[in-house]
Amino acid sequence: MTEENKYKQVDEAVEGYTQDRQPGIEKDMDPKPIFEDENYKGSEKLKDKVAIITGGDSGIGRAVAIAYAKEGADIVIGYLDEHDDAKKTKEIAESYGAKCEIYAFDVKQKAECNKLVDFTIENFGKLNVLVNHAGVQYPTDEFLDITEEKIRETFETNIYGIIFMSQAAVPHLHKGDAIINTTSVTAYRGSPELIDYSATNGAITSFTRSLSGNLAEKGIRVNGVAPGPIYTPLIPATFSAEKVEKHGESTPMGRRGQPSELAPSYVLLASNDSSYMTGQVLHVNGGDFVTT
Ligand SMILES: NC(=O)C1=CN([C@@H]2O[C@H](COP(=O)(O)OP(=O)(O)OC[C@H]3O[C@@H](n4cnc5c(N)ncnc54)[C@H](O)[C@@H]3O)[C@@H](O)[C@H]2O)C=CC1
Ligand SMILES: CC(=O)C(C)=O
Repeated sequence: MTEENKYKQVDEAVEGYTQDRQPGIEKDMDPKPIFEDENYKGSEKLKDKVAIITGGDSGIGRAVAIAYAKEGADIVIGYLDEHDDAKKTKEIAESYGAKCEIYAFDVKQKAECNKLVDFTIENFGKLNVLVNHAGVQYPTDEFLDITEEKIRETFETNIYGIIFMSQAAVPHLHKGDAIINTTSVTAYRGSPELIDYSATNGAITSFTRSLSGNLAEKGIRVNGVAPGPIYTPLIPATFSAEKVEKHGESTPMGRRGQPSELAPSYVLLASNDSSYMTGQVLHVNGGDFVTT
């Protein structure tokens, strides 16, 4: 079966369902997301590199961890509390010869971000790539119903966390190393029911551009990826059953994306293949044109 047919088949098999906690659990999703393209062969693009991937236990982060393992990187996966998902990702990454450690932490807490980086240095002796991918969203139909608690939680997780992780990582990064931030198509086209969330993604894009300028002289590149609607635990954990079923339908390609379709962009931005790119965002969104 071609990759495109495989993606369509999973897309069509998704019926409306929800999960009752955030972060969602990949193990409980049915059908399962496609987190690996079996035809993707690594070519040592990340050989001898050590990467931290926050939110790397599941969804897009899991697909990135597996692609990095195939490319020769060793990996530390930071995640909140989805231990079974994290163990499974570690197992798959190790099957490709990577060393992989998993680390439960709260990205909202600066001290815990520092400890994750310390843990990485203690176990691997260095850090070359930071993928800031952990995030939450709380869809709310009415603007006035967005609670102060959820606004704080969304900003603290999605943007404070990226700043804390980057501050912890930068002292260990050198010429040729990279930071990659996950933002969202919602940063560019807005989202009426994800107002606070899309604002955090706007902040992530601006942070990416600003930090890239700050670190350019040191040869550390900072780029982003802006996914469109992707089938991950975040979706059934936060959207209604009807939205889960229809997710991605309105994109020009007419379907949701799969995590495996995102991973090559994160490989590109981590590797020397993007040596002349910094401050940029790659748009992997099923064909929506956005103003970059
Ligand atoms: N799935 C989608 O359609 C899209 C997702 N994104 C972005 O992707 C990221 C979410 O990843 P997905 O792969 O979709 O879903 P996911 O549910 O697999 O990942 C969410 C991750 O965030 C981590 N996380 C949440 N709160 C945390 C905390 N306080 N401390 C540490 N880790 C925490 C979870 O452990 C989990 O690994 C977010 O940054 C989101 O903005 C962006 C655009 C579209
Ligand atoms: C969650 C999110 O950012 C989309 C585009 O669905």
